Amino acid sequence: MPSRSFMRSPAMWEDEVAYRRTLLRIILWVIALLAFALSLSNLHHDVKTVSILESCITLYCLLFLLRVQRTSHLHWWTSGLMLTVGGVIIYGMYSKGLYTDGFYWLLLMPPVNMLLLGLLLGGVFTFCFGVLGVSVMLWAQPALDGSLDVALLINASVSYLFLWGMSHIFEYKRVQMVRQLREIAARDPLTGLHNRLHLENIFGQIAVSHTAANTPFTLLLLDIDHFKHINDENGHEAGDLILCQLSQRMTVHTRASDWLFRVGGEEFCILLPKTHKADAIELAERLRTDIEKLAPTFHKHPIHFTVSIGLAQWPLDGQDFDALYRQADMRLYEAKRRGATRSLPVCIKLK
Ligand SMILES: Nc1nc2c(ncn2[C@@H]2O[C@H](COP(=O)(O)OP(=O)(O)OP(=O)(O)O)[C@@H](O)[C@H]2O)c(=O)[nH]1
Repeated sequence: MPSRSFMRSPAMWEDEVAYRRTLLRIILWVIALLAFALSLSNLHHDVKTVSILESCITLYCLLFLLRVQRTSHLHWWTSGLMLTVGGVIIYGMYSKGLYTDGFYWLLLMPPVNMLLLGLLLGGVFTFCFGVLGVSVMLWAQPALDGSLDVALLINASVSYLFLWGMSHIFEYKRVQMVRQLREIAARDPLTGLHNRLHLENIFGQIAVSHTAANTPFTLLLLDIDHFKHINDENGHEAGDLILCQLSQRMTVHTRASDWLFRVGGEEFCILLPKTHKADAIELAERLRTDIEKLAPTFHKHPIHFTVSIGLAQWPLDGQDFDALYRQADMRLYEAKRRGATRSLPVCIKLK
């Protein structure tokens, strides 16, 4: 169920995939060029098996590059690539063609896995290749008077663990920072409600889920009446207090699954999932009368304020965001106009 706390929106998920896709393309080009250069070098030095393997990696990367731009299963493709590259490195170490050099290449696993696959899957891959790498290194270790090279084992493990730790922290912090930035970008700092930027995004999600379920939802627009007057009479701070009080009352009167937005100076929007117009009108009326009774005090001086509300039901009043918003906006201004002509500041236009 959607909640008022910031949730991962499709746009955000898209960005994450786009980020990993770009990284993957860069890495693929680097691997392809490196593998090609190494393959030539190994061929020159007559290390034919490794050279053939490296040529295969080059070809694999080039084919992969063709696919990576379009695939919707990036995780699977990336996992396949990491398994292939890691497998080749481990094989190189095992066959002693890349005995110690292989471990240097294996050190690329923690950062690349974290960047491309994230903390969980990247962590699993890093762990598996780390254990495999150290085991193969010990297994394939050249005989040293029959004794184990403990220093080699410690150096390899510590450097691998160190890189893993650093990469983990980097990825963890990156994900946290992206979340925080998106949270800040999606929220109005004064009221804590979502802002206009987030509205269309959420509207898109709700429209998709309601199309699938074939249920309507309703959009409400609220505007504080004569807010400029309130500001002029009582000061900007009093105006801010009114904005916060209204947001708080909106929160009280709505469900956890409803979405609240501050879309402009004194304009607010509520998205009511799975709600018919009749129920939305009841809610609007409850909210309006509650607000009418409010009188927040500023410097011991009570301030009365009222709101006008316009609403529109999806898909009856509009099938896309612009159409529905326009309809609710027209009703809001009709409500304002009627309120003014009846010398009442508030009126909900009911269809
Ligand atoms: N205190 C405060 N005032 C704001 C904020 N954002 C916008 N405003 C003020 O809100 C007022 C909006 O004025 P108008 O657009 O004329 O709206 P109104 O006075 O409510 O008139 P009607 O909507 O026709 O009832 C302006 O004076 C803005 O300065 C804010 O964050 N805090």
